[in-house]
Amino acid sequence: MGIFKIEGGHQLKGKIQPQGAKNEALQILCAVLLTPEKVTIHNIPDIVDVNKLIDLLKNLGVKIEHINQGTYTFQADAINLKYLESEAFKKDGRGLRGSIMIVGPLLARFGKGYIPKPGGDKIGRRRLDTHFEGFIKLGAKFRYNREDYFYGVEADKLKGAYMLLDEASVTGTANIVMAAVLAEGQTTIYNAACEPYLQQLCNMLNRMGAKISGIGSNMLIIDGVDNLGGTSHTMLPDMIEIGSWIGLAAMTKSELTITNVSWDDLGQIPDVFRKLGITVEKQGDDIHIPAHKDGYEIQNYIDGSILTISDAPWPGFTPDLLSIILVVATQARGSVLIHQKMFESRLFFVDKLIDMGAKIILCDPHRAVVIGHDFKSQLKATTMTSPDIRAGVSLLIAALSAKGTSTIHNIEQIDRGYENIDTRLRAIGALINRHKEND
Ligand SMILES: CC(=O)N[C@H]1[C@@H](OP(=O)(O)OP(=O)(O)OC[C@H]2O[C@@H](n3ccc(=O)[nH]c3=O)[C@H](O)[C@@H]2O)O[C@H](CO)[C@@H](O)[C@@H]1O
Ligand SMILES: C=C(OP(=O)(O)O)C(=O)O
Repeated sequence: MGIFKIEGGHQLKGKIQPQGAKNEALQILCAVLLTPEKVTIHNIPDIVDVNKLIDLLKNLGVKIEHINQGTYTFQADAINLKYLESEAFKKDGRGLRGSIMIVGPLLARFGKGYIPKPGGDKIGRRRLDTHFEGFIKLGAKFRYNREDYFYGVEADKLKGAYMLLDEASVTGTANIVMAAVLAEGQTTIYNAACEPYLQQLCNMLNRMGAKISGIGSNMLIIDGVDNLGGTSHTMLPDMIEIGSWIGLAAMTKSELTITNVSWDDLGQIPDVFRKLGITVEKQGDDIHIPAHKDGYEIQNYIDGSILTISDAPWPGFTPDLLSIILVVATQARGSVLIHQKMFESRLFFVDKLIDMGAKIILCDPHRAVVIGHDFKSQLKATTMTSPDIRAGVSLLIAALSAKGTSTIHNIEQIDRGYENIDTRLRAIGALINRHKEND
């Protein structure tokens, strides 16, 4: 277990390049199971969750070559299905959320897909019904072992079908798409999630020979094909990291340039930060955040009512940035209601921010009102534990803006999703150091 020690209250300056997108990487890596041919993937982030999935693929028999930083080749031409029944798989599969997406490709190509209840952030109920209802619609037989939380689907040959998903689940849509591309006939997925992660996945599958239309919308139409071939793919920059760095710049009054952000794939993200009064400048494909010397002022609605920032499936605002928005609002001029609609345990970290001096009223598990300090009162350093990836980074941003030296425990949570975060932050002037728990 590791900790970060952070001396806050210093301005940062410089350029920061976002890593490849974590949630896209988890989908794309699972898709290599759909073909016996070689797939080359670039811009893979070097983060704990992705490395766990790469190890799991290796244990499944995928041949993996590390070409250079961020680039790997994968070849799934000799899959070891026995591994799926081993104790080792039960442990590896539980290690992250993204592992759930091996089920669709395995079911489509080998007629069976198994998974223990996957891990990931403990941020509320994270059910898997959408995934398995989709597979059942495609003709799979489903079984669930309640004793050890083990899911399984089997089918001789999947058959295309019409389905209306009960919710626009991100990993659920990816999983069903990866099953449907090799099913017989046509599949229609209505109420599909359409995050850039999914658009990237569908475009990659089409390059492999799949026939998917409606990409980017909530209705995907998939004409099944007999087999898929190799391809190469480059991950988009991580939009959640980009949002994190926008928040970091504003909260520490720093001038930062976030490079090569792929503006066209950021959806509402820049505008939501602008609603907090933050200047987000487009410079080519970079984002420039000037130093907010005079702070930033939250906008009201046209009728004068208080701003609400809430999450929604894409093209709505991603739930993964609400914790960052919340922490940045603690130093804004004005008030905002943060409404986390999707997850019921993602706002509890505000207790720590309140300890640090932030003015926040947690109304219920889903809603918090933040009354900004307008930098008239600095947050105070403290000792805290990172409960999940995004709350962890939000606490880290709070610590970088706070007076004094803070300690963050359980930084493995942050390492799940952010590549070499301490080294990269030091390069723009942050005073942050990694230690072992008992140092
Ligand atoms: C590995 C990965 O890609 N993880 C992301 C993925 O998780 P994941 O795919 O697990 O999340 P889902 O999209 O399935 O659902 C997330 C939560 O939102 C709820 N829900 C979902 C859709 C909906 O229309 N209404 C609704 O209330 C679900 O009940 C669930 O509690 O998507 C989440 C939602 O963007 C992100 O927070 C996670 O970072
Ligand atoms: C919730 C997240 O991740 P996971 O789904 O992997 O737990 C996240 O990336 O914010």
